[in-house]
Amino acid sequence: MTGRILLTFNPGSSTIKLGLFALPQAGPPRRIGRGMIDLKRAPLVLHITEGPQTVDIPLSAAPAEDDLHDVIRETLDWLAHHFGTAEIAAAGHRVVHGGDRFAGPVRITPEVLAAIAALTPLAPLHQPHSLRLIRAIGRIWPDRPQTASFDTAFHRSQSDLVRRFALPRVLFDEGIKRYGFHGLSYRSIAGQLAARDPALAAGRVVVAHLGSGASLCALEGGVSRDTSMSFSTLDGIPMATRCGALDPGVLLHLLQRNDLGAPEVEDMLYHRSGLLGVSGTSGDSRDLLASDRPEAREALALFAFRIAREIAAQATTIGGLDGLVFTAGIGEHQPAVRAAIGQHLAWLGVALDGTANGANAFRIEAAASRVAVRVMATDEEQVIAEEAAGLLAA
Ligand SMILES: Nc1ncnc2c1ncn2[C@@H]1O[C@H](COP(=O)(O)OP(=O)(O)O)[C@@H](O)[C@H]1O
Ligand SMILES: CC(=O)OP(=O)(O)O
Ligand SMILES: [Mg+2]
Repeated sequence: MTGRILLTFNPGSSTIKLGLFALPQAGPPRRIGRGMIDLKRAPLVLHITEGPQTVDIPLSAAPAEDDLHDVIRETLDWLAHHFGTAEIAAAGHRVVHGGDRFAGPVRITPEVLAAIAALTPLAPLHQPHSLRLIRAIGRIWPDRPQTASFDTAFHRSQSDLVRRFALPRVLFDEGIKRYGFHGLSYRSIAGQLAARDPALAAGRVVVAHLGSGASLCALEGGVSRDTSMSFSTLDGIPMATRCGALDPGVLLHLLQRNDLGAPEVEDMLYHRSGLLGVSGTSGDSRDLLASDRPEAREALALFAFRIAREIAAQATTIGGLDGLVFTAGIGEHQPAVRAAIGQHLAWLGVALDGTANGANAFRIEAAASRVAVRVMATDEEQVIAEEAAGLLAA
């Protein structure tokens, strides 16, 4: 490897988050900057943050329906010009679904790319973005290595008992089972917790990743034993626009109605449900917390209740609860949501310190709490960078 900089790509449903990492001769990759492109806003802007400085670079390209080539070409051109072309060594990608095939990160080859593409029906919101990015970069920089880090890989430690649906056995063998997502985030939290609080990290911990997508994970000694998302990114707790767990009878009913086809039902469950669906106004927790409309309050109350109920379920898998960690946009920045969840879990011995919670402090449990409660910043890009650096060094 000749260059010094690694780019990471974390494609969300409407944004591309970029990470810029220096690759030192020894030791882990070190973040030197971050970037973000909001694909829903026109005209496109590449926001780059380096230390205290943020620059906005207007992009002239527009994202075509299924081709990000021009947007990525302009972005890479700017980065190469800014950092020096030879310095950018490789690209590491978050890929949401690795199915049964990928138990850890891999270098991308044509064969790996085909295997990732074959999993698209299982993650229709996320997988296509990764494929578009990988293909665009491959065309622009055919000689630079690219790697893939999978959300599902972290959950491969779960038992078949946890992964099985109560469906005919043949479906499990065909791959209809619980996979789980947000694995890079949970790996990031497990690693950080082991460094900051090793005694707690060795115990039974439920992590609440509450972003636009949201899920919970039960960790035992930092190893994933259960998680609330399962076969698809719809399962588990309600999210910004996704419904969370739903009686499959509702789905059958909707599909059998004459006015809705499968694409309309899919759009409803992924894009028009969750906080947005219940509030009728917004899927963004900031908007709902600022609103005094009863529907906004109801949406937030349902969100907190369903999370608390699922935390208790996750604790059952690991036989108790020593710690609860909140992370991602809402988990890191919304004290009111954490307080509401904590209240539902008082029977389990969860008690928050109002001042610490209000300050988004690391340690937010009250002195009398039987459960440690922590707020931690997840860093999926750091995990991508470390996994990529490991593959490049091999
Ligand atoms: N600084 C912040 N203060 C308050 N809420 C925030 C903040 N950042 C993000 N959020 C909330 O987090 C949610 C988005 O989470 P985030 O992790 O940024 O999403 P994504 O899954 O797109 O990465 C939104 O509901 C938003 O209101
Ligand atoms: C898996 C998933 O839902 O990811 P995100 O939260 O980034 O949408
Ligand atoms: Mg996210």
